[in-house]
Amino acid sequence: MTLNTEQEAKTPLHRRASTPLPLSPRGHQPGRLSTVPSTQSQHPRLGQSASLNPPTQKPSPAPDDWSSESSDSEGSWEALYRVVLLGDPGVGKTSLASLFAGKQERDLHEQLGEDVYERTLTVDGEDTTLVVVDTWEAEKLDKSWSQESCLQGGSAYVIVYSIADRGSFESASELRIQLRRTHQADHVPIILVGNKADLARCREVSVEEGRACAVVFDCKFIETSATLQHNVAELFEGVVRQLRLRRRDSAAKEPPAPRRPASLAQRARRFLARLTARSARRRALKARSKSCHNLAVL
Ligand SMILES: Nc1nc2c(ncn2[C@@H]2O[C@H](COP(=O)(O)OP(=O)(O)OP(=O)(O)O)[C@@H](O)[C@H]2O)c(=O)[nH]1
Repeated sequence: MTLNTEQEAKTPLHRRASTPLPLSPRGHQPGRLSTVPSTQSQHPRLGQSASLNPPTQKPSPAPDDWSSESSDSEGSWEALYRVVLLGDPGVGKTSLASLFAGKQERDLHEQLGEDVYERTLTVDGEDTTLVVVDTWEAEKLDKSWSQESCLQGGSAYVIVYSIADRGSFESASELRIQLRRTHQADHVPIILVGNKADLARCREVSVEEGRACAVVFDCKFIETSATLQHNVAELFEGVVRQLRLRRRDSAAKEPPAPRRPASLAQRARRFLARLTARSARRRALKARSKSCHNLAVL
């Protein structure tokens, strides 16, 4: 995957990938902010691309590309999505967002107090622009309505906890419940992230607990370490894949057919279908527990 910065045609100045954007959605479709043309990346590469295995204690050297596949995106058009970071203070949201934006600019972000980061990722040969919003703590200090709007305005949500802080894990569950209230019918990707996976000796939340929580709350799960740049690329690539999968899934769903009074045979068929669905749901739950850590499948 190639990380590309982007410019809007009418923007006179060069805009860096980390340039903050206005918080209000700009797009026309629900969950999508807008589409913009992309240009070739000038951005520093993002770090470590790692597996789900526990990290080693040394950061690995940055790979050539933070991508599953590189492509020249010049002239292409890509989707732009708003990804909201949620979680307790100090769990590593800003660190993850800074890595997303480009680690070489991290100090600059901190100086400027920026909390919205934009970057174009090329995942599986297709460009997608993510706008990562790290305003949760600021919203909390503000009014509850602005927190509410934060919970409503995302195309995807990343709920972060620290594996070394059980309290933050419990908060993550509460956040998931809050999100369920605001996004009951939506197919919005939610990814539970156990950050600080490098702090093995201080671990208070096991991988199994994180995974079980994700299964119960029907979301994806990944452990990361911002410090070691472990699984950070996988996280944001996963967000892109989840957005695409859901977009395709909802596009494939046909509008409901007009309802006519059901015949006895139809009712019997529905009854049998419900029975089958129940056992399918049980099977799906089992499958989810096996796949919740796979961010490339629904
Ligand atoms: N060991 C370790 N420390 C981390 C990791 N990620 C972040 N930290 C540290 O945790 C502290 C808090 O990180 P932030 O990124 O500011 O956390 P935050 O969630 O944005 O916190 P708020 O800004 O208060 O919301 C900093 O000292 C980071 O260096 C990690 O993966 N491992």
